[in-house]
Amino acid sequence: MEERNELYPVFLKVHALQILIVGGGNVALEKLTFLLKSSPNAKVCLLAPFFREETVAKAKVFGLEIIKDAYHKKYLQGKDIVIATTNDETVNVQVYKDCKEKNILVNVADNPPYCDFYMGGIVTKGNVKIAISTNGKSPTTAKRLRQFFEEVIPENIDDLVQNLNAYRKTIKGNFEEKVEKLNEFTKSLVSK
Ligand SMILES: C[C@@]1(CC(=O)O)C2=NC(=C\c3[nH]c(c(CCC(=O)O)c3CC(=O)O)Cc3[nH]c(c(CC(=O)O)c3CCC(=O)O)/C=C3\N/C(=C\2)[C@@H](CCC(=O)O)[C@]3(C)CC(=O)O)/[C@H]1CCC(=O)O
Ligand SMILES: NC(=O)c1ccc[n+]([C@@H]2O[C@H](COP(=O)([O-])OP(=O)(O)OC[C@H]3O[C@@H](n4cnc5c(N)ncnc54)[C@H](O)[C@@H]3O)[C@@H](O)[C@H]2O)c1
Repeated sequence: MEERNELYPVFLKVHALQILIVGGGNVALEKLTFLLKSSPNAKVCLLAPFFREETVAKAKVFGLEIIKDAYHKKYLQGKDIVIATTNDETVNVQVYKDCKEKNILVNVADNPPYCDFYMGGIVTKGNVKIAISTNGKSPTTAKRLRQFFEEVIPENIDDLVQNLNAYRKTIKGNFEEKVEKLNEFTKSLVSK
């Protein structure tokens, strides 16, 4: 049978969730950079004995908490989501196990068997957001698709959203009538 992506995408309100990134090297910076690009108000805490200067600078700009210490499970207290990126495999696996015990969603970066969820390629245009997953099979494809959609989706796609949002408020009638009008109004967007 042909393989099929069975992951379920959700759009998290990360400004209202507590995220912990364990590790402060290249991988931590990459994950943090894409997280903040999509969600500049994400609440992120960074934990590692050593950080790259670039990471510390970014944390300052975004007002993030930095803890200079080795991982200990006490740091999971109050966290909703954890991303482990250290260069010590046993530490990453320990983070994974501790999170599972506490029902915290965990991602060991670049290590699919130790991920409850994958980070995706993300395109944001105003209120519109597209998240891309290759089922963990090819991050490079996710990146190229992200670049492709960033290019081809017009910046003013948000006008459509805004206009329809305004139109929606002017439509009288019950739910079914509203849905029908909105569908009628936008039909030409998908008809060939
Ligand atoms: C999308 C993106 C989001 C982000 O990072 O936020 C992301 N990886 C990105 C880039 C990227 N990462 C790597 C390369 C080098 C090429 C390569 O090695 O393949 C490139 C490309 C590049 O840098 O050009 C290395 C790598 N990554 C993973 C493995 C392990 C493996 O595949 O088994 C290895 C090998 C490590 C090793 O060699 O040991 C695994 C994962 N990376 C994922 C996400 C998840 C699956 C997403 C999906 O379903 O497609 C998953 C499963 C878990 C996770 O980390 O969440 C971001 C692009 C952002 C953008 O540009 O928009
Ligand atoms: N750099 C890449 O693009 C890349 C690609 C594929 C795989 N990897 C692998 O991913 C891992 C991380 O790579 P990197 O380039 O970010 O490494 P790095 O050396 O730049 O950073 C490692 C970070 O982990 C921290 N750390 C170590 N022990 C810790 C502990 N006990 N608690 C908390 N933090 C701890 C260090 O302080 C440092 O901040 C490595 O195993 C590497 O082989 C890296």
